[in-house]
Amino acid sequence: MTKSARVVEVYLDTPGLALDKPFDYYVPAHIEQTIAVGQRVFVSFNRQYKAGIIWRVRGVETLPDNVKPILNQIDTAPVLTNELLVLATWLCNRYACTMNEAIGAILPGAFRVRGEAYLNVPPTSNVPDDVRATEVWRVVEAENPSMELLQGRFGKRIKSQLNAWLERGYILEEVRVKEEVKAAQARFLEARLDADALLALAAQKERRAPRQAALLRMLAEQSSLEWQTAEIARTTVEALVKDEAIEVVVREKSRLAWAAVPVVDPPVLTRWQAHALEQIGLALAVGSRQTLILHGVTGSGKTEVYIRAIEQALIADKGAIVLVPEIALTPQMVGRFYARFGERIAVLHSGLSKGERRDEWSRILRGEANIVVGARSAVFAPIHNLGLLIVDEEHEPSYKQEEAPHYDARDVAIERAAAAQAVAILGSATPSLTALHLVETGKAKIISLPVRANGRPLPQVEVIDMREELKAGNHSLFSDRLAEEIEATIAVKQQIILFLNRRGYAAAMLCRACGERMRCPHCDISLTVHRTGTMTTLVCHYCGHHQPHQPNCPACGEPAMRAFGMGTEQIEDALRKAWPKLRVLRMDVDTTRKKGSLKQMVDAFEAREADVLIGTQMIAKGLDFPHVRLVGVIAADTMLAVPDYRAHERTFQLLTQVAGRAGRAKTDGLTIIQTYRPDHVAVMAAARHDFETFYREERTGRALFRYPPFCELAVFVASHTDERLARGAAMRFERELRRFEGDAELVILPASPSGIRRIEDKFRYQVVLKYERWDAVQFAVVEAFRLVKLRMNQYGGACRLDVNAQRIG
Ligand SMILES: Nc1ncnc2c1ncn2[C@@H]1O[C@H](COP(=O)(O)OP(=O)(O)OP(=O)(O)O)[C@@H](O)[C@H]1O
Ligand SMILES: [Zn+2]
Ligand SMILES: [Zn+2]
Repeated sequence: MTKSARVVEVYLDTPGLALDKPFDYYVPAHIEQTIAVGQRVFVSFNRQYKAGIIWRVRGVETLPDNVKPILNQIDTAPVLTNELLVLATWLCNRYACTMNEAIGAILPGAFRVRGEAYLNVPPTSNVPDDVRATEVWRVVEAENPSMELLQGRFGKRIKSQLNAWLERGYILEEVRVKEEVKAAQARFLEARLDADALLALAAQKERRAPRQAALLRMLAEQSSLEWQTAEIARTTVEALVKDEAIEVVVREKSRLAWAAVPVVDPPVLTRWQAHALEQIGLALAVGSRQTLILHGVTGSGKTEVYIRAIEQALIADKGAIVLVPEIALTPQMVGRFYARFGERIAVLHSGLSKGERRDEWSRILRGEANIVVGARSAVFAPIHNLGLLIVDEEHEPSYKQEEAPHYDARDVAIERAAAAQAVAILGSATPSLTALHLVETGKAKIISLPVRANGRPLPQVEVIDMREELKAGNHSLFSDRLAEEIEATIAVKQQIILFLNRRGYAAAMLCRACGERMRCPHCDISLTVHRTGTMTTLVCHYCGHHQPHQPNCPACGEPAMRAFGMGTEQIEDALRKAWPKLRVLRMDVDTTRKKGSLKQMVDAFEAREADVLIGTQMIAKGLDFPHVRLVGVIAADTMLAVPDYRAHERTFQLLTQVAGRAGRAKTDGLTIIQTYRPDHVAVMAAARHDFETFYREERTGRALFRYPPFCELAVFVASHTDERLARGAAMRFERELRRFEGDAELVILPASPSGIRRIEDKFRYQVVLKYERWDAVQFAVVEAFRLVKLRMNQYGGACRLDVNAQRIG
């Protein structure tokens, strides 16, 4: 068969390196008019039905014989915009991922569907009587069943018979979506007359039909409203439809509904805020490749700056994306945006159901929402005509995705802004060294908000040397000063935040007699101690393994097991014992697992239903509680001890951020940092709000030992249950790259066990690469990676490559 036709290139929704390329299919005549790039379609591949995305459409003179047709369209309108398709290509290059991984990161899961074949009988066909007489035929004719259903009823072997029937044209198959999350729909009442005409008609009807008149007046105000049949009677609607004053329209609507937030008057900007906005306004006006770092101290009113900047973008008919850490997506932050922009806001975060995400995404695609507030993946929201991309709390590690594609939402934001001629703003009270490096190298401009918006001072910070406490005989978790201030704060009816960056009751269970440490049987890591009531459990934070605690040591038999290294549960325990009347909330991974629990806790603390909030790093992100007077850092040292080149930066940031939760409204704030290393620069600088000193010192160290931002890291990890295979793969990767060392300024650290050598019974070996520019080494690295990965997959192991890695191991 040859004829001129249109061919589409389709990326299949299937993992695997071998399928990481587009495949050709031709477009059957009946859908030629509606086919477009960015739509999903079903095709057949290796005798299976696969969903895929149309990547390109091209015309061909003659159609090669082996090209198969598109089986069915899933969408009539594209789900991916052109801009996002370009961004997907960029992701593949920047993070060495497959197109399938890139699209998987961009498109919400609800849009990923499986196809299923349904069978039916064509209107006319020459079917022999013996076929017609079979039970299978009768089922096909009566039920239009799926292939799967028939196999369930008649056994797997029925398939070959059905295939024969298909081939002879006795029956037809049609591929449809299996288990689709459908768009939610609702009925809307829409005006067909202009407001004046509606009001005139309402006046006429006032006496005879007051309900109709009321509805007309409502529609004069908002021209369209959702029809709640409980409130507006069918007869009322029918009468007005007959008058041709209104119509009933079925449209998609979002399942997600935010409670109405009272509209607040915008505050008068401070001098600094006004200046920052001027700078942003200039950048927006120029509208090309602009990155701004907004360095504003805690409580300086960055959110207000974002809101006004978005208003400016909207005036220019442009949309905006605001990324915030997951925790900040509570009604606090979203509420502030919602109060100003109402329904033009779409929200995207992991707490939404699949359907809700789908609805929000569709609202953005349709242009109903042109402002998106969301977590990391919202950086891919399909906003048309993007003007502004804001990354709040830019220093947060959660902007980097740990799974493939290992993208960094900050990089994506900058890239997307550049491509869309938009402005990227990275905001933080403690900008990352990476962000400041952009400023130093001329790639970004910095804007400062050096004072709090309400004129309050930054909290006073005291550092308590816990070694002195011990010497003085205080063995409690709270220093005398902290205990004193807890009481003083309660006395003035203010609130307290206690911060410790370790969840659970204790970090480890050790035997005091022989030194035995309780370890996970599947991972090379200590088991964490958890306690509920009097029950003590040992839990692995990596694989979830848990076992009851035994008082006797499994090695020496002595009843000498003891918990070491306190966690948040222990703080809660000690606090309740010391001050039984205090109302305490604990916020960490363990208490916020249930959907909505995080939001509940933030709300409860904001409503002053608790006196103390104990928490991990979760609580140090952009929360604004006006009544917190005291912040206590139980141990700054837990963060310094982490074996990571970013440990000091992270400590400084967390201390500064958590200290910044104190004294945000009327009363002066106080922060007490307990530590065994009071002279550490990260602790001292945070205590003095001395960003410059910390930055200067940390920068010097990074430059000296050549760590980011003075180079970039890529981490290759091979994992397998057989340690030799994992080590072998890492060594092979290293060997492959040694050839390129030197000519591309590539530094290769030798293959070695990862920070945790074994997780879930899989051994992990890594190779760390250092280089200046990814594009200079990309080709060699990706070639080596694909080669080793393909081999490793054959052996049942896995390989990953984290480009621009934020952590080693
Ligand atoms: N111009 C202003 N005048 C008075 N109050 C303001 C002004 N701008 C913002 N605020 C208030 O100041 C408080 C702090 O603002 P916001 O939460 O935006 O700070 P932030 O810079 O994001 O701080 P953090 O980095 O600590 O999260 C909020 O309660 C906000 O309502
Ligand atoms: Zn022992
Ligand atoms: Zn484990």
